[in-house]
Amino acid sequence: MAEILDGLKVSKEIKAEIKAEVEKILETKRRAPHLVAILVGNNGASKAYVNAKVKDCEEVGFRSTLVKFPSTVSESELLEKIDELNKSKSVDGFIVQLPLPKQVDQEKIILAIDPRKDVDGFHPENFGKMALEMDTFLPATPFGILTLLERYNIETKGKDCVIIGRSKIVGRPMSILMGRKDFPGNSTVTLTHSYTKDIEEYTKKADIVITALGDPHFLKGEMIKDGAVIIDVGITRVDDDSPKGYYLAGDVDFDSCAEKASWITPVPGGVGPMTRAMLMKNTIIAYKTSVYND
Ligand SMILES: Nc1nc(=O)c2c([nH]1)NC[C@@H]1CN(c3ccc(C(=O)N[C@@H](CCC(=O)O)C(=O)O)cc3)C=[N+]21
Repeated sequence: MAEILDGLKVSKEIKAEIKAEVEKILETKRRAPHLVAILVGNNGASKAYVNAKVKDCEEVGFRSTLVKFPSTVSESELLEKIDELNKSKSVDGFIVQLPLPKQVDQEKIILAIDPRKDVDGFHPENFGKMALEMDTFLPATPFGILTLLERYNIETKGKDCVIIGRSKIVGRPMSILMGRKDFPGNSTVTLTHSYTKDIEEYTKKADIVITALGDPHFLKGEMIKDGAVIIDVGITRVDDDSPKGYYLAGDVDFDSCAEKASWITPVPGGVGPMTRAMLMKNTIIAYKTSVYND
């Protein structure tokens, strides 16, 4: 029976550490770290995540600003706002919540963000630095997973790690990070995706499986090895008869996998809260490296 990798608990510890650091900073500096989130449109899940991020900022003592645009926003309006945030001496970091409406070129938006304020770690300059093991902002979800593995002392060195899903913000960076030379890395990584012939052939042999495909209950107990470490990044709203009208489903079939795994993340309460805690971490890093905070 697996033990739980309690992301909610660890995220609270990390936020408490950041809060203490902010209090210390404010003994000598005039202003607190400031994170800005840009939210486009009215998607329920996006709104919920961004509101949670604003709440996290309050908790750790950051200043936060939420900038909202209607889903009809033009690309140039967004680029103008990004330019303003890039130049602002009082903004340490900002994120543009994804996905964006189809009239907006996501790539153009990400390229416009000053890499020094790119606390999501999505800009190609930061992605490249990540791949080259240079100091930079790590994307929050992969950073959260690494931190969770680190805090639970899960050995990754020499392990076979299988990642399912090659998204730009989770699967692909995760595949690079798990193979890096620093801890927790040094795994032998296989990145599987929709064209992989037989995913089960890989997951059955893996010491660590990281699922990030967005397919509820995809990974079943019969697809994993005894003692495997299972990390579930998936979080899909599935309609049901509950008061909320939906429940949150991971990519992992929790009950059958928990019977065989050594460690497993729950959904909710696993990777999600860790993602948010690492955004706070990146923001304080941005603040500390900014020249505008004396
Ligand atoms: N520019 C950008 N940066 C992102 O980091 C980003 C994004 N766009 N677009 C969407 C995804 C998704 N994402 C999540 C963050 C926290 C939870 C989270 O806190 N989940 C809670 C449950 C939350 C709930 O109750 O709905 C949990 O798993 O326990 C989930 C998902 C960040 N993303």
